[in-house]
Amino acid sequence: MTSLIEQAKQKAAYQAVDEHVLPEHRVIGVGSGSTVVHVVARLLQRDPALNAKTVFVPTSFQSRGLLLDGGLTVGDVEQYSNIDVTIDGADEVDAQLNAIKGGGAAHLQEKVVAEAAKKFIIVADFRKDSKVLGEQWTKGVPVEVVPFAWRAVLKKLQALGSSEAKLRMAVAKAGPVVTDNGNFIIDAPFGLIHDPVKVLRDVKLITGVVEVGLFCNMAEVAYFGCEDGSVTVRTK
Ligand SMILES: O=C[C@H](O)[C@H](O)[C@H](O)COP(=O)(O)O
Repeated sequence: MTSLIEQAKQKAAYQAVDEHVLPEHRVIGVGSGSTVVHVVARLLQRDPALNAKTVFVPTSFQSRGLLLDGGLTVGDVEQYSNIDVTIDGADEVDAQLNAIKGGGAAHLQEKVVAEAAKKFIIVADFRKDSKVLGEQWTKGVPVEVVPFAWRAVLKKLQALGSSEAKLRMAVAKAGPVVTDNGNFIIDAPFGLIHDPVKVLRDVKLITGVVEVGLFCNMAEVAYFGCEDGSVTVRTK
């Protein structure tokens, strides 16, 4: 099963890179997570002379490491605010290409790098493909919060209807997950999210919230690797 999923991730990632990273592109945004590992692998298969002329903008400690390990040149959005294309994974994608992101707590930097790009492309395996957000990804919408405000934000999220919202705890560390930006994450389930823009607005208006893992009306295309080895391409 694992290899089927890895194969699906790889197929989606390779096709997205092949179709959207063009020789004339000079600045490429690179998302985070396990599917993006395959994006970087494909980038490294390009002509080294092309990669040498290109700057790659990572979205986390993890993706920065992937790029540096591959010998690629990294930059940040402060230096490169016009990105040709950003390719990233997702935790779930709906029929309109709205996405839940932040399963790896990287959604703040991911959203900034996605918004700085002319094109934002999602790569995922078949498990992420939904009609409505909340169908497959039931852990909740990741919400990055400033640490001192977490209890206050949690109460507000509960008042908004996310009664199961909870602070994300670390696995190999006592206490909460601390993001690359020094913040905490609250995972806030909202059931089936038929109106993700409303949830995004409502949650983002809570003081203490830094960013919400709902990416609405951002992606141009999503590539889903399927169980049968094919790739489904969904455009807006
Ligand atoms: O914070 C993490 C990111 O939003 C990832 O892109 C997302 O969690 C998908 O990761 P994966 O490709 O490992 O499923």
